[in-house]
Order: sequence, then C-alpha cells, then structure tokens
Amino acid sequence: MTRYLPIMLDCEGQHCVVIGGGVVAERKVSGLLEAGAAVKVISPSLTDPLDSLAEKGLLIWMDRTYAPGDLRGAFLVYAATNDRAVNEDVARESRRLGIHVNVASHAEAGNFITPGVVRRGRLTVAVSTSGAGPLAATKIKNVLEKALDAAYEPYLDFVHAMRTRIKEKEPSAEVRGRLLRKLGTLDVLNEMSNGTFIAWSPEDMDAWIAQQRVE
Ligand SMILES: C[C@@]1(CC(=O)O)c2cc3[nH]c(cc4nc(cc5[nH]c(cc(n2)[C@H]1CCC(=O)O)[C@@](C)(CC(=O)O)[C@@H]5CCC(=O)O)C(CC(=O)O)=C4CCC(=O)O)c(CCC(=O)O)c3CC(=O)O
Ligand SMILES: NC(=O)C1=CN([C@@H]2O[C@H](COP(=O)(O)OP(=O)(O)OC[C@H]3O[C@@H](n4cnc5c(N)ncnc54)[C@H](O)[C@@H]3O)[C@@H](O)[C@H]2O)C=CC1
Repeated sequence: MTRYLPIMLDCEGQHCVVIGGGVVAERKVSGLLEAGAAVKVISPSLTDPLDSLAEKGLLIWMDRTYAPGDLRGAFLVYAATNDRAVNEDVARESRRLGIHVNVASHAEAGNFITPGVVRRGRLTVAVSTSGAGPLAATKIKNVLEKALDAAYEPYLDFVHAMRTRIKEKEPSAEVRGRLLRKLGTLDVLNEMSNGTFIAWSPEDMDAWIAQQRVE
C-alpha cells in the first residue's frame, strides 16, 4: 500500500496543466482554481462548465490533443484523459521533467492523488482512502460536511486576527506562547455558533492581550 504524505500546497499563481477536458478534469480544475492556480487545459473537447471558465478567461484552453513538450515549466500536472496510454505518456514526461503528476485512470502511474475536500473559510479538511475507494472518501467527506459548523469560518478569521496581533506585539517568546495558548481556550467558536458572540474591535483585542500578559 502506498502511504501518501498529506501536505497543504501553496499553488497561488502557479502554472498547472490538465490534460483532458471531461468531468474528471473539471473536478481537478475546480480544485486548482479554488487554490488560486493558473490553469491550462489541453484537450480537443471541454465540458460546458470548463468551456464557460475558458470563455471567462479563468483558464487557458488549448483546443488540441496532448503533445510532448506541453508540460515544460508546469508546477503540477493532471493526466485526465479517457485514454490510458496518453495518460501514461503524460506521466512519463512529467517524471522526466521532475514534475508531480496525478493520473486519473490508474493512480499508481502518478505520484500524487486528490482527496475529497471540505472547506470552511481557512479550515480545510481533506479525506483520502489512499486510493482504495474514492466513493468511500466522498461518503466520509459528506459526514464531515454535516458535522463541521459554518462558524469555523468566522472563528478562524478571529483566531488569525488575534494570533497576528499577538505575534506582532509580543516580543517575548515565553509570553507569546502563553498568550497563544490562552487564545486557544476561549469559547468563541461556541459563541459564534449560537449567535451570542459580540465582535472584538482592535481595541478589545489589545485590551485582552494587555490583561492576559499580566495574569
Ligand atoms: C486515486 C484517485 C486519484 C485521483 O483522481 O486523484 C482516484 C482514482 C480513481 N477514481 C476512480 C473512480 C471514481 N472517482 C470518483 C470520485 C472522486 N475521486 C476522487 C479522488 C481519487 N480518485 C483519488 C483517490 C482519493 C482517495 O484517496 O480516496 C475524489 C475524492 C476527488 C476528486 O476527484 O476531486 C472524487 C470525489 C470528489 C468529491 O466527492 O468531492 C468517483 C465517483 C464519481 O465520479 O462520482 C468514481 C467512480 C466510482 C468508483 O470507481 O468508485 C477511478 C476508476 C476509473 C476507472 O477505472 O474507470 C480511479 C482510478 C484508480 O482507481 O486508479
Ligand atoms: N480519478 C477519478 O476521480 C476518476 C477517474 N476516472 C478515469 O478518468 C478518465 C476520464 O474520465 P472522464 O473525464 O469522465 O472522461 P471523458 O470521456 O468525459 O473525458 C475525457 C477527456 O479527455 C480528452 N482527451 C482524449 N484524448 C486526449 C488527448 N490525446 N489529449 C488531450 N485530451 C484528450 C477528451 O477530449 C475528453 O475531454 C476515465 O476514463 C477513467 O479512467 C473516472 C472517474 C473518476
């Protein structure tokens, strides 16, 4: 069994290439666009949603089949055609160029796979079965989709604002550590979830930091 390393990859502005324009390519493209990647799709046909993304200029479409050389300079490559041999050629070129490649038809030909994803703002939960059962991954994802409160989004914005402030304002590593741990014990998530949270102004944040510093 392949034991994959789960990592969070910053793809903002990175040039990513998807070969194929069917429903599977569409799913991979939507994940890439959500992550801010610069997407190029190479395929003689596109699904309607992909076509409309191309028309809006949200991706670059090359209306043709894959040709060697197409992957040069790519950050990530997805081989998502319905032709196994073509996907294998894409995987081979990627490996030769040292580019990570995902192969939709038979994952073992590539070296990374796509998890099912649930997002709540800054929270990302990724579910993988290591390729054992993509539909099982979807089912688990759906369980999490129901379980994860929408309040995680404002909660993590709050935590981010507070952590940024504490890191900027507190030079002592020891005090900073204490403040950051105290931040983790606040009941803000519950308050946001049940609607009782009153937003903190920058002054409220500074007052909390000043008070906790001396305690
Ligand atoms: C290994 C992996 C590689 C990769 O694609 O990255 C892979 C591979 C393959 N999938 C196949 C089939 C299906 N995949 C889906 C759906 C999804 N597949 C996704 C990921 C992955 N699929 C990676 C492993 C994820 C993990 O670790 O669990 C999801 C989670 C994410 C996404 O695609 O974005 C997305 C759900 C999105 C969501 O719910 O949000 C459906 C259901 C449907 O289409 O509705 C079917 C049909 C039912 C079935 O086959 O079970 C085949 C057979 C091809 C054939 O032979 O015909 C292969 C090839 C192989 O097994 O090697
Ligand atoms: N990994 C996954 O999540 C899943 C993978 N699959 C696999 O992925 C493959 C693709 O699935 P779909 O998108 O549903 O197929 P599809 O038949 O809808 O689309 C295939 C696309 O590939 C393009 N294409 C074919 N030859 C090409 C070439 N030489 N160069 C560039 N583009 C080319 C076609 O024009 C079309 O746009 C399936 O054959 C299956 O093996 C299927 C379901 C899920």
